[in-house]
Amino acid sequence: MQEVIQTNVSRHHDNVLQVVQSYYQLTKPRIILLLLITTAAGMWLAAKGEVDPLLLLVTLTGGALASGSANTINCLYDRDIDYIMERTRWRPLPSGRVKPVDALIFAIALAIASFTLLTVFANLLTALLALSGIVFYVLIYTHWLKRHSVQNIVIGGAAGAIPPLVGWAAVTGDLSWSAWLLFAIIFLWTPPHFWALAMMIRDEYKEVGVPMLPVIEGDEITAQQIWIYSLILVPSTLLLVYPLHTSGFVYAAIALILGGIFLQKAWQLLQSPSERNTARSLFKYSILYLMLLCAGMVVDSLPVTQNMVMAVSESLPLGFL
Ligand code: HEM
Ligand SMILES: CC(C)=CCC/C(C)=C/CC/C(C)=C/COP(=O)(O)OP(=O)(O)O
Repeated sequence: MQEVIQTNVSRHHDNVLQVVQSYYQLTKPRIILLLLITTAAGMWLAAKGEVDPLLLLVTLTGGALASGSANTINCLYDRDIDYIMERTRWRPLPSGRVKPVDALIFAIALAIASFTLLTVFANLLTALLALSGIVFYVLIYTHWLKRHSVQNIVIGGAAGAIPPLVGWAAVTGDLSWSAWLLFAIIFLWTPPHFWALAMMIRDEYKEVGVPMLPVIEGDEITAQQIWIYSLILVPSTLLLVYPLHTSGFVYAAIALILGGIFLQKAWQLLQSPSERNTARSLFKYSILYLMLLCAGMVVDSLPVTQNMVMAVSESLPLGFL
């Protein structure tokens, strides 16, 4: 008897865990992590290296709730094609672990929680920006463009570029040129990030009729487009140093090195567009690139770094600069 009760309790435990896990997966948590890193970078730049820890916690939580809501609605909308594609078949909705109506309630709850948290503890602009991220991602990208335009992720990518604006607005209550430059950097980063992946899984998108660039135009044109966006992206990251003067030498050095590697990988892909491993390498690197670029912005903005740069520059004969 004792044993039966114990088995039932542990089975119940496993079930609860599985349900929690399924809802967690609906939010696409690994993507949220990078979105939050870009939000944090926006906060550090806006606060010139000294961020209020409580505001950081509130903003990242609000941002995570908003992105989780957007991703859940995307999973709900795309469940038909996700069921067909190998890569996405295991997701909670196509595999039947979560009911569509429950996913919708979950997404609405997340959006309301995000909006309330950000309005009360940050400001209205921050809350509205996060909400606009959800609306743009769901309506413009998922509903309007994803299945109908070959430019889907170029325009739709604007949603993924909103998180640093959220971070900036949380600190200052408004948006500046530097905030919009962060937006532009992620906007330009998205096509190489996504098209490199799309080149690897072109056949799956073709099967479900999603008009991704490699499906419609082929590998060569896609590699060319990736190269063009990369060529604009890397110099753009340096505008933060000049003329905006928001970041300094440390960031400039990091951005140059990271950008050099990005261009090298994009160049390799341009040379051999149908090489899957080259595309995979660029896709993986794109994620590391954005993480480290944001880390570079944060490190550069810290008072300790600024003091060190000042000390070094004073001890060097750099009067001509
Ligand atoms: C329209 C814009 C974008 C599209 C279409 C897109 C698409 C994708 C896809 C299809 C994957 C593979 C995910 C999977 O296997 O389930 C992926 C991975 C990823 N994306 Fe994007 N992405 C976009 C923008 C972004 C943005 C703005 C960020 C963050 C700043 C981001 C961060 C990531 C990360 C971190 C991964 C790896 C996730 C993992 O480890 O599984 N993406 N992206
Ligand atoms: C401020 C705020 C809330 C912003 C939200 C922006 C957001 C959630 C961006 C995510 C971008 C992304 C993961 C696209 C996946 O595309 P997909 O649906 O084509 O990928 P799939 O084929 O894997 O489903």
